[in-house]
Amino acid sequence: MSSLGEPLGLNKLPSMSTIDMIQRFSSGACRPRVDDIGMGNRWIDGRSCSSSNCCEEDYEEYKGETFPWKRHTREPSQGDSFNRRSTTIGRNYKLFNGMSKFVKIVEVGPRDGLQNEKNIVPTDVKVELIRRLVATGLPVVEATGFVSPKWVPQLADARDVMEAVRSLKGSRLPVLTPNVKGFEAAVAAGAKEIAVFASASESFSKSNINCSIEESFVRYRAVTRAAKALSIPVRGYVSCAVGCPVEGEISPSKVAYVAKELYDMGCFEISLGDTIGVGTPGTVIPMLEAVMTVVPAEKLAVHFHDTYGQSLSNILVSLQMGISVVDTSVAGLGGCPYAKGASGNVATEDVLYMLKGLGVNTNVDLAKLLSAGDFICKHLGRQPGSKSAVALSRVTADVSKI
Ligand SMILES: CC(C)(COP(=O)([O-])OP(=O)([O-])OC[C@H]1O[C@@H](n2cnc3c(N)ncnc32)[C@H](O)[C@@H]1OP(=O)([O-])[O-])[C@@H](O)C(=O)NCCC(=O)NCCSC(=O)C[C@@](C)(O)CC(=O)[O-]
Repeated sequence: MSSLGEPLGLNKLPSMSTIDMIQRFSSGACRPRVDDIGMGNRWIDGRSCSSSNCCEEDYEEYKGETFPWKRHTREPSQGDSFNRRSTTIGRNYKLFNGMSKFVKIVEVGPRDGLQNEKNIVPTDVKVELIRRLVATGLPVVEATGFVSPKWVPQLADARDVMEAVRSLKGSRLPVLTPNVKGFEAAVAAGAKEIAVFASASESFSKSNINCSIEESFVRYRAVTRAAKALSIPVRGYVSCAVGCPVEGEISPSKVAYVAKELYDMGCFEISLGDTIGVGTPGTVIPMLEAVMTVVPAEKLAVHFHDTYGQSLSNILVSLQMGISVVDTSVAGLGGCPYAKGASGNVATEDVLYMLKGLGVNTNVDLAKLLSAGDFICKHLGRQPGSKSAVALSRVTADVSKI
């Protein structure tokens, strides 16, 4: 029998005892229309990647990531016993040749995870969540959004949250800004990195930010200009990168067009969001192929919601295609207020568990992450939306009875 904490590799039989495992971890409904179901069905063309990087090289490169107008070097994150034990499972298989050995996790729980919560989460709970997430070694924790409180009441305390976390060390703490007004408020509150969010769907753009796609580019050019003047790095999101709750399937060329516009205006990284979680590898691969013709893979991130349980397989193919930045949300919190029914983002814990099984480093301490997830789930009064978190907590409970 396998240990619950040890993802099965391709060339390794599990051997950890339960005790060993515990020690190791202790250091409008979004259903698409019937004709949209086809969004998950697309024939996959073969693709092979040839690059193969070493973990240390990847992490060094990551630490020294260059933004268009600023060389921004990260501080080394805290130690992490979990990931130091990374293995090299499957490295001899062609399937994994294109995969980076270091993946940057962008934790979006405090913003994307909480923005859809009906009950207002107290500011001090949000701040404590961010503190705990930073303490896990996560390199990036998206803290909040300086959006209109009429549109997203849950984020009305953006200024207070930012002011409380601005001096935390160890993680970058970007915030969403939909316009120059939001950008100025974010900077005044101490934000040192921001994100703008466009959509590949005209309908979603209107419902999410009340303007057309082209109008959003005009707004975001103003934001990126202002950010450049202050040497503030800007990340760009493309929502509805696979499907839209109103328009159904979105063409890969449209996604590529929006991604390129954001890239050209100076976004240092473009995160491709499957906002309603309808993608499968069958639709994600052609989308990524189209985007990669205009934006280099190393400048792309993937952002999957788990509505149909497809996130991990979508992340895996994205990694195989050379992507090494993945957005996740602790305990699988999330959902977009303007994509009704869209479920949470893929859970950070589940992604870490998979990456560990693949021998991919993240520098994130899973035990601390589980504790952060437990903290916010207790506050929200629900079970974590992470299968790994649930399984690991069961094992911990069983062992505590011994
Ligand atoms: C873009 C707007 C502001 C346009 O909203 P609007 O109503 O068209 O804005 P406006 O310019 O006409 O102004 C109306 C009022 O809003 C105020 N206002 C204007 N801007 C701001 C601001 N920044 N902060 C605070 N207040 C603001 C402005 O001052 C004015 O106040 P009033 O004079 O009536 O008192 C609005 O639609 C908005 O805030 N939308 C954000 C919606 C949102 O946050 N959605 C969720 C995030 S996106 C997402 O989740 C997807 C993603 C990124 O995770 C990736 C994925 O999964 O795909």
